[in-house]
Amino acid sequence: MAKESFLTNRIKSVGFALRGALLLIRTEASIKIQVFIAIIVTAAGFYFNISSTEWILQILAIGLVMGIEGLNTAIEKISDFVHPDHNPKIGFIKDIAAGAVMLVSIASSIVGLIIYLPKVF
Ligand SMILES: Nc1ncnc2c1ncn2[C@@H]1O[C@H](COP(=O)(O)OP(=O)(O)OP(=O)(O)O)[C@@H](O)[C@H]1O
Repeated sequence: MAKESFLTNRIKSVGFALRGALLLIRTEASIKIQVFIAIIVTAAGFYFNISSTEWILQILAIGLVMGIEGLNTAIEKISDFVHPDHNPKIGFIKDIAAGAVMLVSIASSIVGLIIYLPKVF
C-alpha cells in the first residue's frame, strides 16, 4: 500500500485536532464558561476599541487559558482511564493539572484588568 503523502497526513492531523477542540467545547463545562468569557471580552475589545497590542495580549490570554484547560482535561481523562479508582497519586496529578489552569487564569484575569480598568474608571 502506498504511503500517504506528507500533506495528506498534515491535513488529517488538523482534522483530528479540530475534532478534539469541538469535543472539548461540547463536553467540558469549564471550557464552556471560558468560551463565554472569551466572547464577552472580545465584544468588550470592540466596544472599547482596544489597541493592537491589547488585542494581541487578550488573544494570547484567551488561547493560553483554553489550551491549558484542554491539556488539563486530557490529563483528567488519561488519569481516569489508567486508574479509575480513588488514589492519592491520581488526586495529586489532577490537582497539579488544575493548578496550572488556575495560574494561567489568574494571569489572564490580571491582563484583562490592566486593559479594561483604566477604560471603565
Ligand atoms: N481518582 C481520584 N483519586 C483521588 N482524587 C481524585 C480522583 N479523581 C478526582 N480526584 C480529586 O477531585 C478533584 C477533581 O477531579 P475531577 O476529575 O472531578 O475534575 P473536575 O473537577 O471534573 O475538573 P474540571 O472541572 O476541570 O473538569 C481532583 O483535582 C482531585 O483532587
